[in-house]
Amino acid sequence: MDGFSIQLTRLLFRGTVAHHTLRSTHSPLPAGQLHCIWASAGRTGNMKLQYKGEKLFQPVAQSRYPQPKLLEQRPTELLTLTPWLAPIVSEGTFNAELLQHIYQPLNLTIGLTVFAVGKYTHFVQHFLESAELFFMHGYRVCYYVFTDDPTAIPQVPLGPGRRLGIIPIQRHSRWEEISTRRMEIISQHIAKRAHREVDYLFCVDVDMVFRNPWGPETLGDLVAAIHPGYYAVPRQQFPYERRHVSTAFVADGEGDFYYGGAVFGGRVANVYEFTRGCHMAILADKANGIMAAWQEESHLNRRFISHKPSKVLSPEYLWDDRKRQPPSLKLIRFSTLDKDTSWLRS
Ligand SMILES: CC(=O)N[C@H]1[C@@H](OP(=O)(O)OP(=O)(O)OC[C@H]2O[C@@H](n3ccc(=O)[nH]c3=O)[C@H](O)[C@@H]2O)O[C@H](CO)[C@H](O)[C@@H]1O
Ligand SMILES: [Mn+2]
Repeated sequence: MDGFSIQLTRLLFRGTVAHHTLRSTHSPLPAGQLHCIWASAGRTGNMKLQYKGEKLFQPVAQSRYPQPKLLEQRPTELLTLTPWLAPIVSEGTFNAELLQHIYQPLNLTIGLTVFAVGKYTHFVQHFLESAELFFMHGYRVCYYVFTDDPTAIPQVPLGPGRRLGIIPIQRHSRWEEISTRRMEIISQHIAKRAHREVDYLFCVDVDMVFRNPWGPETLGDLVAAIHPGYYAVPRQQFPYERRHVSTAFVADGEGDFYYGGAVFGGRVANVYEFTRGCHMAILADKANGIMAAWQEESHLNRRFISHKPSKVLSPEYLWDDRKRQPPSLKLIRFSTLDKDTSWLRS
């Protein structure tokens, strides 16, 4: 957590603080401890969940360096490593069979959060059916569906070791608010429940389908996905929040890749820190009457500049059906459906 968030947290959650130590029951969280701190003051009861020994921030936010270019090498070959040495995952960079041998014995549980509020409940069936076919096949999976209308969530038959939790949430009238509130809701859900149930957690949009296998090659401490609309453009053209008054502000010479808000994940403790940090920044903007250019996606992008992802997924993992598949992307695994946005958000 950065100094700013700490200050903000102190401001927001002054009051009685109880300390609890939880032991992770899941093997891959390294043999350490998760520390939970509940602060009960304020409107929103809040909980701090932190892996002891983690580095809280990377002091690179203000540095200047050349933009990494995904298509830097040859037009049909993607970059495979970021300048901070995080792998960029795409077809051909890994051996699926080998990874299966490595990860299967770990007996991992992977969580997947998805929001279906208002008309977006229409997407759930197709989403879950495709996830059953392709998402972490052969692993234990917990789906968490957040919705304002639990009765609208269809019963989709699930494979062995796969469970579905439906979590009722409030409906907000503006779609921007629904999308943005995900950071807060996910962080609270991790603190309350998911940190006990899963080892890794991915958070994705619901207006999408899985089309090809999404496996353990995607697992990492903190995982981001490159947005399908901006993988081949100079960073100056990334649609970052450019107003200084916003906590999501990004200067012209800053930024690595433009990441999509529709896919992020990692170890559950890291996703907690990440979503909570974004939520704090969103709250600060709200206090100043600001909604960032691309809502929580702007905050996600701001945070990934100072808290670099340890693994980057190529646009194979966040594609868009409205685009033609370029020769550089060999296998589309997860893609946005062509949807009637004005009807959905009305
Ligand atoms: C590909 C990609 O990176 N997409 C991002 C993009 O637009 P999108 O156009 O993909 O946003 P969207 O309409 O899919 O909304 C994001 C998600 O919020 C949920 N939802 C939204 C509205 C609603 O009424 N009910 C509901 O359930 C639902 O899970 C949906 O998938 O920008 C959004 C922020 O503005 C998010 O960052 C999306 O992740
Ligand atoms: Mn979407």
